[in-house]
Amino acid sequence: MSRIAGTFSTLKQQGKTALIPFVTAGDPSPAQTVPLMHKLVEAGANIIELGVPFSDPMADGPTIQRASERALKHGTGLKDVLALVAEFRKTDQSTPVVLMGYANPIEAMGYEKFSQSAANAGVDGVLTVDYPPEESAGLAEQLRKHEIDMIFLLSPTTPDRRFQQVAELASGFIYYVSLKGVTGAANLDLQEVSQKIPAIHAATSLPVGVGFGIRDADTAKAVAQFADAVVIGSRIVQEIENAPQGAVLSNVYALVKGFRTAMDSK
Ligand SMILES: O=P(O)(O)OC[C@@H](O)[C@@H](O)c1c[nH]c2ccccc12
Repeated sequence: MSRIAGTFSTLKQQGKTALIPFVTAGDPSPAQTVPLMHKLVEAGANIIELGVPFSDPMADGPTIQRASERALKHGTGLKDVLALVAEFRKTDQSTPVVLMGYANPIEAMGYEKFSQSAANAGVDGVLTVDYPPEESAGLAEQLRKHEIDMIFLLSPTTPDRRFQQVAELASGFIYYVSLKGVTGAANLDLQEVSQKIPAIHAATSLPVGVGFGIRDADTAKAVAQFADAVVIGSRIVQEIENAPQGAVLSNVYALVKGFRTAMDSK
């Protein structure tokens, strides 16, 4: 069983919903990424979504764009991100890490080399924003060879007939993007989202995570009632950006712990 599947199965037994925080690798600096990842786990994260910094992140709002800029200023490239995952793995062998990135850096490295290096580093899943299922066969094949899960996004504009197509290629979990827009938006319609989830569950036995626009504990708690995972990005990245020097770890810990507590108080 993959580390991601194992995590979901354990949580299911415990009657808990997965908490998946997102941070950009190299933000605020590469040296702080691994300590931050451990802090997220300490605060109750079950899976870490780690962003590969990219200069033209079209799916990202201003907050995560700035995180990418900070990381790129430190020269954090795909190779460095993989090295950070390997570093994290030295002391955490159980928390799955999903890389979130754009196709360009992966193509520059090459599917085979990327998949091999990601597996060596201890990456569990890969989510690429700009690969629709039709264009992902090449990468999917390499990832499968290295037992890395390929995570796909479904969104409010995805027609239901596509659910099946995605379900056939996807593994690990399905990521339902809760709104039309970029990361960090604040107009998530809880009722609309909750009504979409049963159709996805009907198309796949994979767990379904929900992300985009979850910014406070009450919303996280509400989403946890109907989703298998809650993904929180911009709110955490904002905390990293605004924390006074020396307080990044403690502020992020308090924030994530707050989400965890709310989600567990069903
Ligand atoms: O930032 P938000 O609104 O909390 O949404 C999660 C999101 O940040 C994270 O999953 C993510 C960051 N960049 C992405 C690009 C595409 C899909 C998802 C992502």
